[in-house]
Amino acid sequence: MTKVAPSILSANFATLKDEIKSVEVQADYIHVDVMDGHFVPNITIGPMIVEAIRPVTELPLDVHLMIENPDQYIDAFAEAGADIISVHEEACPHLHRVIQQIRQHDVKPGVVINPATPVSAIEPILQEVDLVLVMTVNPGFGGQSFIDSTVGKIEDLAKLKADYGFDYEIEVDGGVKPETAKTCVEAGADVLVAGSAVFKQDDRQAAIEAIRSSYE
Ligand SMILES: O=C(CO)[C@H](O)[C@H](O)COP(=O)(O)O
Ligand SMILES: [Fe+2]
Repeated sequence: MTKVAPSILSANFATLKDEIKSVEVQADYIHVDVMDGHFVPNITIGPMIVEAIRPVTELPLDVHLMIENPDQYIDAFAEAGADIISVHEEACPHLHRVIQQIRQHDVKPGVVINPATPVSAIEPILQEVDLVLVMTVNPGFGGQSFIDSTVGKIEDLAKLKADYGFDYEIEVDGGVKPETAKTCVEAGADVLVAGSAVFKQDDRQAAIEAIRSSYE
């Protein structure tokens, strides 16, 4: 069954615990967007917030690092309680080493590609990762429009997984809402990240239900 990972980027940070609780019953992961103001033009949260929300929920914390030099911060995010840590291919000249560093902490490693990065850039690492995150918007902000040209990469990753028996989940992130979720699922997505489509709605349960019912 396709998983849904609400992104707290669009939540109210003044009441973050309640925000997480409001999606807990229906969500599969809590998606945490970490931005440094360098790799992307926005600044969000660091390991202290991950540590603070760790006791709030038993759901896996799916930490999406949009930062330069992620190797310098992986230990801190792992110790803070991340269950999955994903790094951008574009930020990692030594991607294999960074993936190994994440796994050494018993944390699931993921690799992320921007809309302009081809699947071929990560093919050598596919057998090493537990998650491949396909950005369906340019990273940095919530509430952007889904970029249709990324869908072919979801299909390619699903085919590679089937052909070679790789073990990764395919996650999509950006502009996912009831109108776009079905396309992603049909292309082969296993995990749908949704920020504004969940946290900008008053009824969170209905919002997640609307995403799920668009493809079920
Ligand atoms: O990584 C991200 C942005 O860089 C977010 O996870 C993503 O944008 C979620 O927000 P929305 O669903 O509103 O597009
Ligand atoms: Fe994200």
